[in-house]
This record gives sequence, C-alpha cells and structure tokens, in this order.
Amino acid sequence: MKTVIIGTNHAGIAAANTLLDTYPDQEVVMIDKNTNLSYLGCGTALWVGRQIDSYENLFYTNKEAFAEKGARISLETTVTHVDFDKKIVYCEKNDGETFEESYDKLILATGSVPISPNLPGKDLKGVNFLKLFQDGQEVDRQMSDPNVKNVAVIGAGYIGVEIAEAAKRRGKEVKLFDAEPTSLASYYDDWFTKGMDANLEKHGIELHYEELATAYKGTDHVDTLVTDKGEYPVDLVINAIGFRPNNELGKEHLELFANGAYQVDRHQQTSDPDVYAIGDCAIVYSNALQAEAYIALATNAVRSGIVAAHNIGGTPLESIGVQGSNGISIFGYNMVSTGLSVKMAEKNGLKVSYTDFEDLQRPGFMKENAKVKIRIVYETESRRVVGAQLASEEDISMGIHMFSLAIEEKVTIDKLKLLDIFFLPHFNQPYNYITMAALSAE
Ligand SMILES: Cc1cc2nc3c(=O)[nH]c(=O)nc-3n(C[C@H](O)[C@H](O)[C@H](O)COP(=O)(O)OP(=O)(O)OC[C@H]3O[C@@H](n4cnc5c(N)ncnc54)[C@H](O)[C@@H]3O)c2cc1C
Ligand SMILES: NC(=O)c1ccc[n+]([C@@H]2O[C@H](COP(=O)([O-])OP(=O)(O)OC[C@H]3O[C@@H](n4cnc5c(N)ncnc54)[C@H](O)[C@@H]3O)[C@@H](O)[C@H]2O)c1
Repeated sequence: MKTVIIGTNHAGIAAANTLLDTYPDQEVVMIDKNTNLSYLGCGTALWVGRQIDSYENLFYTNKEAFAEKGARISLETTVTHVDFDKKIVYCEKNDGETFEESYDKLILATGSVPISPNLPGKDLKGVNFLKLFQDGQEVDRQMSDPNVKNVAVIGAGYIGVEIAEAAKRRGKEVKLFDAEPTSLASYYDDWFTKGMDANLEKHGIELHYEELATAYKGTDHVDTLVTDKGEYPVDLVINAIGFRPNNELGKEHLELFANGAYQVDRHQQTSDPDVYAIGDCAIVYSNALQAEAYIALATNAVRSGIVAAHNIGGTPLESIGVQGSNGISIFGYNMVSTGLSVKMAEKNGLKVSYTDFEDLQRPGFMKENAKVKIRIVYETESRRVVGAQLASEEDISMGIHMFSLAIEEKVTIDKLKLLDIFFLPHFNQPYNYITMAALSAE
C-alpha cells in the first residue's frame, strides 16, 4: 500500500510516524512546500520575547529522521494539484522540476493559513502575519531594529496576546486591537478575560477593543494604522485575526464544512474513501457541542494524524472527539480552558448554567500562595459538563485535563460534587475549589 502525505507539519508528521513505526509494509511518501518541518509555533512568542535562549530547539524532528525510517520525503516541493480519479499527485520543486506521485491512499495535511484582512496598504513593508518559522524570524528581525518603537497587534486571540507580550518584553510600545470587547473572547468568559486584560494593561499594553483596523498607511513601509476610531503611528503591525483551513487541493472534489474545512468522519476519511484529511485543514468532532466543529490546534492535528494512519494501516480506529482544551500564560498569569464558555455555549444554542468559585490555591498558612478562579459550565437540563475555565498566577494547568475527560465522558456536574480529590497543603486546600464549585452548583 502506498500512502502519499501532503503537508509534513504536526498532523502529517504524526500520520507518517504512525504508519512507519506500526505498519512496516507501508510505502510512505511525504511532500511539503516549506523548507522545514515540525516547527512549534508556540515558541515564536517565547523567542521573540527572549524568554528562551534560542529558536533552534523549537523543531522536534527533521527530514533525515523520516528518510531513515524508510519514507521518501520531498521538502520545498509544492503539490500543485491532485487528480482524484487517476489517484495522482502533481508536484513542483522550488527549482522548477516537476514530478508525479501515484497513491493508493492520500492524506491531506495541508493545515491552515492566516486570515488576511483585505485592507488598503496591506502589502506595505512592516505588515506581518505569524504562522511559519520564517514569519517569526522576520518579526524578530524587525523587532531587533531600534527604530521600531510602535507595534500594533490586530487580533487579541491566542497569537495576538502572546506576541503583544513578547513585543512588550522587547521594550516596544504595544497597542492590541480586537473586534470583540475583550481579549480571548472565543475561549473565556468575561470574568476571566477581565483578569487577563487587567494583567495586559498592568504591563503597559494599550488595549483597543471593539475597534476595527480599516487601513495601513505609509509610502514603502507602514507608518500609520487607521481604525474606525482613530489613527496611530506604527512601525510594525502583526495581524492575528485567526486561521482558515487550507483546502486548495481538494475544494472542488471533496465535501466541505461551512468554513471550508474538509468534512471527515470519525476515521478522518473524507467524502472520497481513498482520501483522508487531518489537522487544521479538517473538521473535528466537538464533544461539548456534540457536533462537528473547526478547532485549529496542534494537539488536534497530532491526534487526527494518528487516527488516519491506523485506519490506513488496517487497524480501524475512531476519533474520540475533542474538547479544544487550551492554555495561555502571559506575564505569569495563567489561564486554561476546555469545552465551551457560557458565551460560546449560548452562541451555539446550548442552554447552560455555570458555577464559579474563587479561593487561594493552598491553605492560608502556606507561604507561597495565589488565588485561583474556576468556572464550570454545564447543560441546564441534562447537567452534563460542557466546559471549564481556570485562572491563576499558580500553575493550575493540569486541573483542566480532568474536565476535558469529564466532557468527553458526558459526566454531570453532580458527579463532581463528591469526587475523591486528595489534599496536601503543598498543593491544595482540604475544601478543594473544584469540589466547592461543584457543590455550589444549583
Ligand atoms: C504562532 C502560533 C502559535 C501556536 N501555538 C499553539 C499552541 O500553543 N498550542 C496548540 O495546540 N496550537 C498552537 N498553534 C496552532 C498549531 O500550530 C496548528 O494547529 C498546527 O500547526 C496545525 O498543524 P497541521 O499539520 O494541521 O497544519 P500546518 O502546521 O498548517 O502545516 C501544514 C503543512 O502543509 C504544507 N502544505 C500546504 N499546502 C501544501 C501544498 N500544496 N503542497 C505541499 N505542502 C503543502 C505547509 O507547508 C505546512 O508545512 C499555534 C500556531 C501559531 C501560528
Ligand atoms: N496557546 C495556544 O493554544 C495557541 C497559541 C497560538 C495559536 N493557537 C491557535 O492558532 C489559531 C490561530 O490563532 P489566532 O490568535 O490567529 O486566532 P484566534 O481565533 O485565537 O483569535 C483571533 C482574534 O481575532 C479577532 N478578530 C477577528 N476578526 C477581526 C478583525 N477584523 N479585527 C480585529 N479583530 C478581529 C477575534 O475576535 C479573535 O479574538 C487558533 O486556532 C488558536 O487557538 C493556539
């Protein structure tokens, strides 16, 4: 069996490793237009903000590792189109050479592309996106120029908030814009985003919410950002208003979700039985919504790659769905969430209730201590847990995984009330905030 994988980043890598490690008879061909693979985009802001010493360790594998395992791998090679009837992939290398690859099974792992606001001046120098390793390097190069003093970040989602912190750490004047009234509006409720916004402001980031960019001005290089509320001097702009699925190769042939992502079943199989789609170019099944959804995360990419590869290799395996669990840490303030916020649940037509609790992480007699906020969101009628959010200066990250499993397993809020949670002063309180939140649920 010959499998061709188009796109060799997180999703494609996971699929290739699974096929090569588990199914030695598989012939695996990997093709990617980029010069590198496995770049951890999460490290871009850490590097730009100089919270890590080098960007080199942000790659976790390389081309040679796959060649050694027996794959044929071509980087700097673009798949220009696919003939799905003849089952042939047409490729063009960066040096202009073209070649064809036939396949028995095809895996589309072509990822996502940043949404580009089509504004006047969008092609001016100094207007950037953050997706690839190369984009991060370019932003870093510009950030290193002492003449670059004013940075505008458009989009206060994950990338925007993280890069705003990084720019501030590099001593820039930073303005953060978003269409919504808060940062991280699609992941957290206001009780949480208010905490993050206070944190951003405390560290000198100027917040411009419910304010839309309308143009970039400048001669060769951007020098002004125009919005519906004013004009601001800028030396560097970073656009981070979300991703859209890259469906270029299959959009005429395969069934698509509302936003253009490839429609797949729980085996990652598309509407063409010989074609699988994984990672950011495909939909996921949201256990919180109990419906298909689009959630672009490296974690989902890896899991979907493993599922597709096992099905192709001959071991039937269904995806268990996702919760979209995510986390962020900005100037030492940590927030994690899984499933749906109240706002997002209601936007999607779910009738939900929620329970909040706030307390110190440890008993008051412990020296190192900080407050923790928790919200658990559950369906009002069924009482099924559909989301949780936590925030603290403490590392509360691991607590969210239990809620992820609770959502996946359709656990009710009442089941959490008397859950066995250990107590040790070094870690938590005898009246644990998870228990207290659950007990106070109406
Ligand atoms: C700055 C940043 C920070 C992030 N931080 C996090 C984080 O902390 N946690 C998290 O879970 N997620 C994070 N993400 C999201 C995560 O990076 C993506 O969800 C993940 O990269 C998706 O992996 P993928 O393999 O599906 O797609 P992609 O990473 O988009 O890879 C797709 C690959 O396909 C190749 N390709 C596309 N078209 C063709 C073609 N025609 N021919 C050949 N090759 C092609 C591309 O070159 C690319 O290598 C972050 C993203 C960014 C940009
Ligand atoms: N820590 C993490 O897990 C992490 C880090 C970075 C990226 N990612 C993932 O990568 C993907 C892309 O990240 P992202 O930050 O670009 O997207 P995002 O969806 O997290 O945020 C986009 C933001 O842009 C805003 N926006 C949309 N249109 C706008 C407009 N015209 N003007 C102003 N604001 C506008 C939205 O309100 C939103 O706050 C997401 O799926 C994200 O979850 C995850």
